[in-house]
Amino acid sequence: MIEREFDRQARDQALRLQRFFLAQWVYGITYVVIAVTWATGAYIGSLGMALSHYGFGVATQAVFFVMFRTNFNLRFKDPSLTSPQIIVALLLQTYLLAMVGPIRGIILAAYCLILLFGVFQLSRIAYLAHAAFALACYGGLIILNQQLDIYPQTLSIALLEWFVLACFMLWLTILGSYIRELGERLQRRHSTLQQHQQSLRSMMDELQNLATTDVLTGLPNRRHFLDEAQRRMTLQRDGQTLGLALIDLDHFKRINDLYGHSAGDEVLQGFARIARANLRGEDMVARFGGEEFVLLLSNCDLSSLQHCVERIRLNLARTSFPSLPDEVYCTLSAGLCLIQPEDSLELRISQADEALYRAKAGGRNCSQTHQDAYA
Ligand SMILES: Nc1nc2c(ncn2[C@@H]2O[C@H](COP(=O)(O)OP(=O)(O)OP(=O)(O)O)[C@@H](O)[C@H]2O)c(=O)[nH]1
Repeated sequence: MIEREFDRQARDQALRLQRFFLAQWVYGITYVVIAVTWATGAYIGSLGMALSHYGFGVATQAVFFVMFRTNFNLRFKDPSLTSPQIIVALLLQTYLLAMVGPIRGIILAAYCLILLFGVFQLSRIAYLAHAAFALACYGGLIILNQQLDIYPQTLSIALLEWFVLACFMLWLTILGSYIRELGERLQRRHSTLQQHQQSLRSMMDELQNLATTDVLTGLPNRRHFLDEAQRRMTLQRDGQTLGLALIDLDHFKRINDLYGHSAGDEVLQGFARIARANLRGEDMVARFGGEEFVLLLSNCDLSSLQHCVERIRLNLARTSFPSLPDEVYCTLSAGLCLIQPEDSLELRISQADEALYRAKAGGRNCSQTHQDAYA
């Protein structure tokens, strides 16, 4: 669990770094633009100012890089540091705009490019706040330019540029909302699909359970027993034997007739409980049908099989059931035999059945072993 969480965190960090490197491409292109504007004389500042763009750019990005590499970013509410990265980029962009007088209009579009990075990460309100911040930056620059006369500008043109920028931002906001809604819809669909998958899986489990379990006693049913016995026989090694016991509750019809069907049910459940309590984890008890049960003991010789069945017989004979009068006890009869690897399961079951018949005929409340089991 912790490992999975660790993997997820590493994956998220890798994704954040990837996004960071993508942003570095924008910085790289900006550096080229600065060099070209300087070389062509469009840059109105000094060489030192031109170089300061590179200085600020590299320094701020180095800080972000170190934060991502040292996992320092994980201490923040938004570990992607989307907002600080966008704000730094907007400020650097405004500084650049202040210095590229004649081509300011073209470079203005970079505000939108920067804000694109927040489309998926920021909430609608936060996104609008960042767009407003960008407009405020450029508005501030217009006012500053007007006051200090850094570069000759026609106020009406500057305001028109600001207005066009605001329109682009609005368009970007609408696009951002649309993309975000698409993402959310996709996410919702994905989680609905996951829920469907989960309920389908649990329905399949339930179906599997229903198909293999007897509802009344919670024991495996006849079909499951036969499959499981067959499977265990294929795993049997030479010389190993499985113990098979067919068990039938004595005069069970009388219990039903005298004390009611629910009393009979209680006895069946009681037998299941006793049998389970007297078996090892690797042994199996199943309801074979009606008041008939079957035991399959792993790696077991005749004497262990007889002892085990005897233990269960005595336990049942001593158990009093709330639905039955105090002096009424239930007994069982059993037919036993051993299964060897090459045996036919069907034949062994019929031999156990034949031994069970003898136990019933011999007075009940006892077990008989098929003579082949002694061979
Ligand atoms: N309460 C209850 N009775 C069941 C259930 N399944 C089968 N029975 C009853 O078990 C009884 C089995 O009766 P019989 O086959 O005549 O056997 P018996 O009365 O145990 O007699 P012997 O086997 O000869 O000792 C029938 O009355 C069935 O109705 C069940 O799930 N619940």
